[in-house]
Amino acid sequence: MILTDQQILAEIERGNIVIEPYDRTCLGTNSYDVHLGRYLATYRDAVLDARKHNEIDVFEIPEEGFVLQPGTLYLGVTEEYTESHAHVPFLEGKSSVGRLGIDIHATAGKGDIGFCNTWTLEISVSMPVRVYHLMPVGQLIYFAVQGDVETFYNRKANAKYNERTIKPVESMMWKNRF
Ligand SMILES: O=c1ccn([C@H]2C[C@H](O)[C@@H](COP(=O)(O)OP(=O)(O)OP(=O)(O)O)O2)c(=O)[nH]1
Repeated sequence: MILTDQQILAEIERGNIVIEPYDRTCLGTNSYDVHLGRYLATYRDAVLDARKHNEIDVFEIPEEGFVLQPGTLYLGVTEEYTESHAHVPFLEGKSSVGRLGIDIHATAGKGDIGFCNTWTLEISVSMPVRVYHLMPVGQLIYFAVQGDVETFYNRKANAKYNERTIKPVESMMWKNRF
């Protein structure tokens, strides 16, 4: 079950959902619109290695925007810091963003119950497109779950993306042993 606008509001009141900054006008019928944060990043090396720590270069989106190019993976970040303590949050693209040829994640944008952070975006584009800090970039939807949670993401010892940040975070796959 996906939470409706009324239910999202009720869960915000209860403290189960946190969205900062929050703007009532960003609440849709059953989603909340999130915005592109100030920073983008690209990987330093042209060839990534899934076993290694691939470093990124982080830069600010200038006032006049920044033109994303096809063939490059950009990491972005949501302006919004979010917490979800009882529902599974999903970060989805927006149709208007998709229609500009912008994908905001390479995988399903599934979050975990207990995830407390900004969201890193895995951005790729079909054609050059100029993007701006604070443009609407995605929407959060919240799923009700069945059953109790044993380990919330923010209490998971080996969770990779718990450290609070306003910048995109590179893949921490290197922490997996394989
Ligand atoms: O597009 C996304 C999708 C998820 N997340 C956040 C929310 C999620 O709770 C967390 C971890 O995601 P996931 O569990 O898919 O990543 P993992 O590689 O399995 O990391 P971990 O081992 O820490 O679970 O990353 C993002 O920032 N961006």
